[in-house]
Amino acid sequence: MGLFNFATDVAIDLGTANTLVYIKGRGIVLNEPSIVAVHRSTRKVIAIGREALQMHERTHPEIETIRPLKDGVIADFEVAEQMIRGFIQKVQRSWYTSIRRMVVCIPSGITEVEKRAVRDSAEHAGAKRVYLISEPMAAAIGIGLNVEEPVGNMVVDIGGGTTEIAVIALAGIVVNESIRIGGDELDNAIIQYFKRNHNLLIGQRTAERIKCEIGSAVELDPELELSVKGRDLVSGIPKIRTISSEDVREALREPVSQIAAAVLRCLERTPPELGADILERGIMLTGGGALLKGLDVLIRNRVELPVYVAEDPLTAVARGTGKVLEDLERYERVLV
Ligand SMILES: Nc1ncnc2c1ncn2[C@@H]1O[C@H](COP(=O)(O)OP(=O)(O)OP(=O)(O)O)[C@@H](O)[C@H]1O
Repeated sequence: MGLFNFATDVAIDLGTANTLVYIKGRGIVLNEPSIVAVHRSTRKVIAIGREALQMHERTHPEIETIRPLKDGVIADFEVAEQMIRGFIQKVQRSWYTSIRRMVVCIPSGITEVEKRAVRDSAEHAGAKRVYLISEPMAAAIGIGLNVEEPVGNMVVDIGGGTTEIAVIALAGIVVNESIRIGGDELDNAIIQYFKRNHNLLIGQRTAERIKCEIGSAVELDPELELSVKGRDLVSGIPKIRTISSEDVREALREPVSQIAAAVLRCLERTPPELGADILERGIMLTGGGALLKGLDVLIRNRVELPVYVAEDPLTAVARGTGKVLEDLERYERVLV
């Protein structure tokens, strides 16, 4: 950056769970939860990202925490804009830097109205030009697939709000499936299961921790245990309970099976030549959900094709969006 050039180019992976910011020439400079804490009566922003997450669920009468994205799309425009602006301010080297170009990724299944909302939010947050790229395309580029080849690649991106499945060839998405089931849904399934079967009420963050630490899609050897704090629904008081990975797997069975079914549906709609490529190359899993233990094994058993978990699945989309930002001319064809 020259001394008199204060314009930067930015790429954003605006996710339901996490937002990552990439700055041209610097790489990923921010990775924080997509959450904002506001003052209940004045609506003034008190904290964003990690700091706001600390306040989440620790109910305070004057503070409200908001996750502005739901199911991969913007649910609260005003808060989403403030979050984008706040994150960018955090990583800018000086307050007078302006944003020239911004690449933002979006779920492949979103409507025109939802696309418009992302564009508007990015513009209001200060971007002069906004480019959109679909998440599975960004993920594919991020994990190093050559998306321009005349060869089929299948990417399954399991995020917080959505699972996006796409077959990519010749810089385009040939077939895609997008379901509004992702990590959040798995957390909810855990909460419901323990409420129904064990009279135990657990919070959202505890459910997520259970999923990440002992959650699985297939049998584990050895099976795991975790002690968690929750409220006993019979006595009404807080309790510490030890829960098993078998129970958690049972809780996750339904949503996990829906993810596998969506992969199968996408394969069924894939043209035969591209299907043959996928048979050879396998299916790549990315997004935080790809880290669920044994999910690759479960999908492999269901579809009878090789399935791999991408390296560093939580940053794949941001890395891909960043690569596109670094070379917008080359990647023009992959933009929405
Ligand atoms: N080890 C793990 N096991 C299972 N799930 C995990 C693990 N680590 C992270 N996750 C889940 O991954 C999800 C976040 O993934 P990611 O950051 O890719 O989503 P996102 O991009 O914010 O969401 P979306 O793409 O839907 O907008 C969360 O639901 C989180 O709980």
